[in-house]
Amino acid sequence: MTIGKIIDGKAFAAGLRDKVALGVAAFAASQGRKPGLAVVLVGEDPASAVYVRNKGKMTVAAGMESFEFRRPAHIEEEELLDLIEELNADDRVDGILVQLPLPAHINEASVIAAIDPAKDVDGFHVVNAGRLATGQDALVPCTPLGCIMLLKDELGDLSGLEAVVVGRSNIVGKPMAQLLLAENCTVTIAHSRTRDIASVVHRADIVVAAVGRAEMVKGEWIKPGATVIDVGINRVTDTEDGKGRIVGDVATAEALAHVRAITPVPGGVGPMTIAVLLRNTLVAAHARAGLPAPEGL
Ligand SMILES: Nc1nc(=O)c2c([nH]1)NC[C@@H]1CN(c3ccc(C(=O)N[C@@H](CCC(=O)O)C(=O)O)cc3)C=[N+]21
Repeated sequence: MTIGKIIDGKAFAAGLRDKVALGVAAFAASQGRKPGLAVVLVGEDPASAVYVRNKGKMTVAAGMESFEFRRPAHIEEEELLDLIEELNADDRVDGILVQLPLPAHINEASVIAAIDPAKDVDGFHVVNAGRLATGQDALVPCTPLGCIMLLKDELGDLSGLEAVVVGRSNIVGKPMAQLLLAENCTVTIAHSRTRDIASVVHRADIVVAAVGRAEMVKGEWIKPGATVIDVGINRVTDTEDGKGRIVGDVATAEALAHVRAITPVPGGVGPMTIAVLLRNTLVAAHARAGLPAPEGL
């Protein structure tokens, strides 16, 4: 039995961050200021705090300005909207990321709607979602764009390929489907109500799993030679030391015997998400400065 390739997302992301850093240096030289990314974290979720710290470190490592805002979980929506207004008006800030999920008493859609679409480096604003869906220039959600980069690196032209996205979230599934469509794939979105999901997935040359359920996609679901992108990050607590481990949405060990290539978890899509966030911040900085889009990113 042959074994598929494990796609090194961590290495690809490091290469992308290096390219972004070159673009950042050129931007700073011509504009007399660094691109700036503001990250807003509401509440004390330890996992979220770790992500935010990593983002801050990598932002600075790429030569950009990092602004971090921590607010207590009980903050009122009004106050959060005021902060976003300030960041919209701040010329040092090219990108605004409000870490999700937000506490239940805050309306996420209202918060996202308050972000200037030109600074919406998550690509979550309806203006950017609509631009993506209609084939116009948009800020594109980081995780799906990172997945497309890995797929094109592995497969080259994606035209005509059968792609199945498992999961229909606004932040991954839907924009992923739009990006695959823009690459001329035949796209299916499968989800919790899909009948006979195994056979739907079995049609796919490209499988993108983004459901948030540990190892839900089984090895036998995968068509021989398919390429699998695993977006899931699920903490499971089945280890003896009680520390737990992180697994994806795909049963990777099983799938390896079927795939052409697959992304691991960790070390696959996760690092790409942060690298694309930096890329999007540089893209937003260029657009806001009236410069053409940075090349080769
Ligand atoms: N507005 C918003 N935008 C986001 O992009 C966003 C968010 N909210 N909320 C939380 C999720 C989560 N997220 C991750 C980013 C990188 C890794 C990552 O780099 N993971 C590594 C390490 C995993 C580990 O060991 O913890 C890996 O997969 O190899 C994971 C998760 C971005 N998110």
